[in-house]
Amino acid sequence: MIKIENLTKHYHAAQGKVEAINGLNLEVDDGEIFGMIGPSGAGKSTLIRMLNLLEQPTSGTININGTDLTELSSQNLRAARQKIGMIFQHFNLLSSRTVLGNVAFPLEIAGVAKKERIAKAKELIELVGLSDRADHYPAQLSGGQKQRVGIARALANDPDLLLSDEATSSLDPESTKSVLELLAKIRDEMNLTIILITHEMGVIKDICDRVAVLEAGQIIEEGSILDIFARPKQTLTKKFISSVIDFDLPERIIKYVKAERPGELIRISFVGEKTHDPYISDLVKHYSVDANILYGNIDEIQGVPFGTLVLDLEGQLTNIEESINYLQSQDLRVEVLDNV
Ligand SMILES: Nc1ncnc2c1ncn2[C@@H]1O[C@H](COP(=O)(O)OP(=O)(O)OP(=O)(O)O)[C@@H](O)[C@H]1O
Repeated sequence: MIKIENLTKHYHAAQGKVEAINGLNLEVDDGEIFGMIGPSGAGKSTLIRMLNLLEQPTSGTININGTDLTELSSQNLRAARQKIGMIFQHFNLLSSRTVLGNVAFPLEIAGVAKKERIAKAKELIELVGLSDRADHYPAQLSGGQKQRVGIARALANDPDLLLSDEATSSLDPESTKSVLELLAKIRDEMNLTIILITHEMGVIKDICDRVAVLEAGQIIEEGSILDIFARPKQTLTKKFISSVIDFDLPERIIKYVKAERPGELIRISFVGEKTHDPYISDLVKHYSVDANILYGNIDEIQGVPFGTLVLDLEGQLTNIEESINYLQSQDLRVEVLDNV
């Protein structure tokens, strides 16, 4: 388990003090894929670089499997770092070495004998699907293939933790998808923990179990993917979500919300099995209201259906209120749309 407590990082730049990370607390479970998302300057790179002490914290602790990295001697820190792999946006491969040479490099540093390190590197190259490219140089590879080499290299010392610093940000959508699938496969097969930072909510939606939203060096919201997508609280979180799921109401609905009308307009958000529940017919049957569906969409998050529905409820005011209470009691997120 990874436990970060009261972590801060302040830089002293020419323009004055920069508070990049401000008293951040976080726990990540073993085997989790944990995403951190935030706008530019939120502190994502600073945070991930502190997780293997590439960047020294100003204060706070970083505890990995019971060891506080900030307390380690430089020799012990070197050993601890071998158990933390890292992949980068621009791959950071050695251009003068082949794929095999790049993947074997960390083993060479760790003092592993040549025969052994070649065998291990070949095994990893096969795992990332590049066996036919082992003798190629980075310049002969596509971006997606380079990142696969980066992943194989990061796994060379059998890490417990893999840090991903915007690893798919310079890849096209197809390569992004296949790299994310590879990361998910590695997590499943090797049971390692992955912490990734990104500014793309699509990445979070596709592979993360949990996510933290970072703003101005602090976590402003955190939770499981489904929870965050179904019940985002912060404006910034909603903004990120709307980049992958279209929550915007069509113009005709907005006009209708603003118009004089007899009933109440509500938007329901639902997740998972709730998509199958007959709650609309329940409304009509038990609360004597008419429910007209004006708009709806259903998406899927990691195989779980997720959607919203805009209903126009008409009937007596008390019946409408009771029906809204009923929907809320069904664990659905219900918003009354009197202002959009
Ligand atoms: N070496 C440094 N010296 C001074 N200030 C720094 C340094 N590195 C980062 N910062 C500042 O710390 C803050 C957080 O930067 P950081 O790069 O961690 O953000 P980020 O969320 O990764 O942004 P981006 O998505 O643009 O990479 C920013 O205000 C940045 O200017």
